[in-house]
Amino acid sequence: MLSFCHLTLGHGSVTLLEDASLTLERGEVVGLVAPNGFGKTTLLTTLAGMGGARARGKISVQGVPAHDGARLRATVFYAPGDASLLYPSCTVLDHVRMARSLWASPCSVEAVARTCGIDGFMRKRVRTLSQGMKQQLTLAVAYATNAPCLLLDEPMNALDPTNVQRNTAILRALARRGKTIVMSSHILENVDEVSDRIVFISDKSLIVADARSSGGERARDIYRRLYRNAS
Ligand SMILES: Nc1ncnc2c1ncn2[C@@H]1O[C@H](COP(=O)(O)OP(=O)(O)OP(=O)(O)O)[C@@H](O)[C@H]1O
Repeated sequence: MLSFCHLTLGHGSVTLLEDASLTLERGEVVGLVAPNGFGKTTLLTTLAGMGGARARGKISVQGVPAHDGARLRATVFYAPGDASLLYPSCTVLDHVRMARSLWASPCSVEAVARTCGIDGFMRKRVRTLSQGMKQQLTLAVAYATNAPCLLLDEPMNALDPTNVQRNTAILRALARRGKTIVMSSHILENVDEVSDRIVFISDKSLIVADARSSGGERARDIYRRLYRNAS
């Protein structure tokens, strides 16, 4: 479980989120949606205890408070959407092995590789991969950690439709196994498909929608309503 209470967040004099509270349950996938620059990455990195932003409020992941850096880092894994996690001169195999060993994870390298569809290029170095292949590898690293809570920043970016479907199925399967997952995205149809709830950042507040209620509003409709006047 991940929760934050009375969280105010920003950079310098710019406030992105004001007095926001939310609890995410085990086994839940939450989509995080907002226009560019509204603070999705800032929120995810703050929840991962990575610092860099001005933050006030109480955050805890699986009962571990955010100020307990070492224990928090053993609980939550943040995967950026820009391949910045990866080492250009290391191979795909190196990365999956490293994730397993640093996190003392029981996941097998072969199973992660097969499930993520990266088994065909395990010996390639990151600098020789396409953008989509790097994104697949970033997600494979996240899954290989077996962290209870995954914070995924635009995970479906650069993936082809087959890999979007593959990772949609993986995220749902991980949720069934009790993981808590937050995924920011601009691909609203996929957000509807993956998420149990969708959290929108609007006017420095969080608006929460139930993505599973039949007849409920779709992400695209809510997006149009909330951000009609956003520049
Ligand atoms: N290190 C930083 N120092 C100062 N301002 C920052 C820093 N990082 C981000 N910002 C600013 O904070 C705001 C929110 O940025 P953030 O990356 O969290 O948005 P986002 O919703 O993830 O955007 P996108 O959809 O484009 O990825 C932006 O105005 C950005 O310029």
